[in-house]
Amino acid sequence: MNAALQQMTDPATPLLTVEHLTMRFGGLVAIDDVSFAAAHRGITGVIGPNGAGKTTLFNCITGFYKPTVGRLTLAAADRPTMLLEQMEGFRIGQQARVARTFQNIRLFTGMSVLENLMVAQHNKLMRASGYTFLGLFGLPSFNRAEKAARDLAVHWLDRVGLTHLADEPAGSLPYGAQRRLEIARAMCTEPVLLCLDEPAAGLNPRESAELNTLLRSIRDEFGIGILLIEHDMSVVMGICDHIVVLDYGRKIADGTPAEIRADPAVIRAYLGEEEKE
Ligand SMILES: Nc1ncnc2c1ncn2[C@@H]1O[C@H](COP(=O)(O)OP(=O)(O)OP(=O)(O)O)[C@@H](O)[C@H]1O
Repeated sequence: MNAALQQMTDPATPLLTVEHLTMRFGGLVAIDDVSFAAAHRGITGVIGPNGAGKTTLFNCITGFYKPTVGRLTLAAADRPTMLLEQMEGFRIGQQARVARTFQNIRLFTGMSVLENLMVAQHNKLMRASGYTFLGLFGLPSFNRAEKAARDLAVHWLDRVGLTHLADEPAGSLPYGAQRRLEIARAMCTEPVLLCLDEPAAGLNPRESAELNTLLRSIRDEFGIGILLIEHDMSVVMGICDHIVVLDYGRKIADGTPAEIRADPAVIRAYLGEEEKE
């Protein structure tokens, strides 16, 4: 991690603080007064049975939904604290630098693997062009930015083991490779918070183990926070530093993997309660 950034990161201040978050759809309360914190340089897992509200939580954090109630504070090291619930969705990506992947992979399937990583850096390149047509061709700042963007894309292709497929259409990649490409694309936006919605879905055990290694290395090298929705418990228990459990929109537990494993409310939510005679 960049030394200046490391110095500015106060581990005592959470990267993301969720306070009293509530999201209603008409009469349905999908998220009900949920509060928790996600650390800098930490992997926070969000788990819970189907329909518990995990994706809705992500949609609130990443600006797809405006929360009905609640505060979402992002305290990244190198910028003023931001209140995500007050920001427009596209600014949460651009300014707050919160990146996400989706439960259903959303790549540009007709573009090459490398192009997917270049497109992710479009905003940075447009800034360097001065938002002018001529700037795209003439400005030295644009040429430098374009080279940096390509270098970053090449770096991430290598990190996720896709260099040999750089020119292939993204849609032709095997499923596990598409999942890795999505993570690489999110990392090309240089996020401070990376939100991953079921990154291990559809992966075989070997690919899941590789995913664990990749995510740990991202946390350790870049010092960013990772928020992870996942049903695969080998991934959740294997890499999360901290786990938040939702059930019917409410937080029922919050702790280390060992604490969560032993929590009676979590066991009840997953296994159900025995019928009383
Ligand atoms: N846009 C919406 N309009 C109405 N109801 C919604 C909307 N989005 C989600 N819901 C409802 O909110 C509840 C929580 O859904 P959500 O998708 O967040 O759960 P989840 O924990 O991510 O589930 P899964 O593990 O199955 O993906 C569900 O009852 C769902 O039907």
